[in-house]
Amino acid sequence: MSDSAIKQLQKEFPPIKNNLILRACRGEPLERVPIWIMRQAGRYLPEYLSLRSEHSFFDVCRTPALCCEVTLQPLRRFDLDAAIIFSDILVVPQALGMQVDMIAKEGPRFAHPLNVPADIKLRIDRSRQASVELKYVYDAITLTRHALNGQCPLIGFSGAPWTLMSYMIEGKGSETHSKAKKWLYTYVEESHDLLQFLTHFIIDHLVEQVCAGAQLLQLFESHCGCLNHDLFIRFSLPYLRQIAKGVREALTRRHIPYVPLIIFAKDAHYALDELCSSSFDVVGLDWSITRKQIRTIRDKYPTVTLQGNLDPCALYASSDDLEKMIKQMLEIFGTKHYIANLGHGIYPDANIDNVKHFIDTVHRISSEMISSTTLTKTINSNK
Ligand SMILES: Cc1c2[nH]c(c1CCC(=O)O)Cc1[nH]c(c(CCC(=O)O)c1C)Cc1[nH]c(c(CCC(=O)O)c1C)Cc1[nH]c(c(C)c1CCC(=O)O)C2
Repeated sequence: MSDSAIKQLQKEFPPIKNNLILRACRGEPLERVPIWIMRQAGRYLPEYLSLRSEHSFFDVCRTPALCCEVTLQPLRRFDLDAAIIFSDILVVPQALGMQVDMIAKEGPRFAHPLNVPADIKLRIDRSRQASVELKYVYDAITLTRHALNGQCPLIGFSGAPWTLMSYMIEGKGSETHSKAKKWLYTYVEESHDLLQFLTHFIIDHLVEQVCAGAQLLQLFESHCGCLNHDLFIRFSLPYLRQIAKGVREALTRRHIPYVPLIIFAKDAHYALDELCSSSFDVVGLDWSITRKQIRTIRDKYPTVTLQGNLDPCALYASSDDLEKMIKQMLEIFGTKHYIANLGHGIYPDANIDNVKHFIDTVHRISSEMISSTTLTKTINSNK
């Protein structure tokens, strides 16, 4: 598609039919709680596996028509309240010049990870621009926003600086992230320099996604489990805050209406206060966050929308047990300022019937809860 054809398309997005999730971010009264599922497009769907048998993972990411198809697959099966563009957090290191391959049954693998700071010059091309290198992501977003035909909002996303830096050093998934953490203790200045550079690139990547049609953004800081409070405060939080501020300012500069920002900092149970006071509209909670912690932050930060946090493994339970867990979850989070989701990405062997049951049950129970409170309020006001 030519640039002018894409610009034209962006102006003519179909009107939105279901904006529940956008209203939940603003804390507006709703008729039911919105729900989407992290990794909702993925290997638990036979139609995804069938498409993947013909195309490599990053070929799908780089082909807008395939991205669009895969993004829509879960929406054809389930009554979801948001779509998330099919892509990956590792398209950013690729855009900067690093070679990343997706190895079957293993996960992502960097051909030449960063060992020492001198490698940065060799492996990373600082002149690269998101708008050029990741144009395929933005084209996929514009195409998908049209194909959705207003069914629900489309989420764009990026990995956060620390998570990307740790992948670039480890070169693959890691239990301890000790190679990447070694940088934080031995190459402090160079670590900050890399994190700062990634921050600017990520801001551009997120803003471009909004220009292309993304209606919400989620930032994944997936590797907080290997940090402690001190390291998080020094090497993650300042950059998360810069991204929230930077995206907001860039959108204002370009006269583009603001979109809500979600932060999902996995395993950052030690920093919930900092996350809730960092000017993100939504704080995603992983499945390890306790009911007590949820109640505390819900009461302390009433204007922050919370997202989460059913254990992805709960989808292995019987449908009766699943229903009990959903009820409990809704009772703790409440129905306002809340987006239901899993507490991490769905697993490839998830039971599809239970996925449907999860989504439908959140909708049913939450709408019962909302109509019974409305009824009680009406009765009280008529007394
Ligand atoms: C750490 C991370 C990555 N990618 C992502 C994260 C952050 C979330 C998290 O904490 O899990 C984010 C991501 N990855 C993918 C999406 C697509 C959108 C969606 O949520 O549906 C999103 C939002 C597709 C994907 N990304 C990947 C798959 C499966 C790959 C395949 O089809 O073979 C999908 C659907 C591959 C991937 N990509 C990554 C890993 C570690 C893996 C392999 C792990 C695994 O096997 O599940 C990096």
